[in-house]
Amino acid sequence: MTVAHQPSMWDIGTTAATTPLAGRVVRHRLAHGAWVDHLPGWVERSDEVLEVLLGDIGWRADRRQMYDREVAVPRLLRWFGAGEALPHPALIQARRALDAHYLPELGEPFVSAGMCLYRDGRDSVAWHGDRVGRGRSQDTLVAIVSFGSPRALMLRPVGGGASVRFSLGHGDLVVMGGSCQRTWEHCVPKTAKPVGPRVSVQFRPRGVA
Ligand SMILES: O=C(O)CCC(=O)C(=O)O
Ligand SMILES: [Fe+2]
Repeated sequence: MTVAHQPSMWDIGTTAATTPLAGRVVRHRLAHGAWVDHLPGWVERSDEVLEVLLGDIGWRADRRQMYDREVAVPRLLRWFGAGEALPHPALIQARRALDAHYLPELGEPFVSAGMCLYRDGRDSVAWHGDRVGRGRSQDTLVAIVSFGSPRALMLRPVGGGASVRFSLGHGDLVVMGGSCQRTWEHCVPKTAKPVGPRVSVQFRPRGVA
């Protein structure tokens, strides 16, 4: 006789899942109409998500022109366009939860998931705003879910001023909103600390990159 596996109470809470946003996510208002929402530990039991993301999901090394040389971009990239299946169900759940929470403000769904893999402390992203497309001229939202080793996300006003720092750890959520992509810049600086890999998943609406 074979005994079918019955779901038991021990199965509950064993897979990665987002936790509620409303009443928990904290909004930090920055100057010039920008804001950042922050919720540490938004995705629980994220280890399995990280494991999938660190696998063979089509990471590629990009190169870019720097003065007269072509150099490797210091991180690996994977872009999931609208309609492309995301590699872990928790990411689908995350996008759905972000849509439900931010729709009144954003007025449209998040459609793309850009991913960056920072292999160690030497990987980074330099100061920039997400200004390809509508982020250049319109307010928008970019939601980032972080997996793996904590790294700093720094923000500074365009044209100078004090910077702000958020620590992005395993399962943490940060949402940049308002005029953030136009009036502020952000970066993930290199660190000399011995850090393991970090994957960031950036959800953006149509036409923002
Ligand atoms: O890794 C992050 O959290 C930020 C990535 C980023 O700013 C970008 O890809 O535009
Ligand atoms: Fe960015």
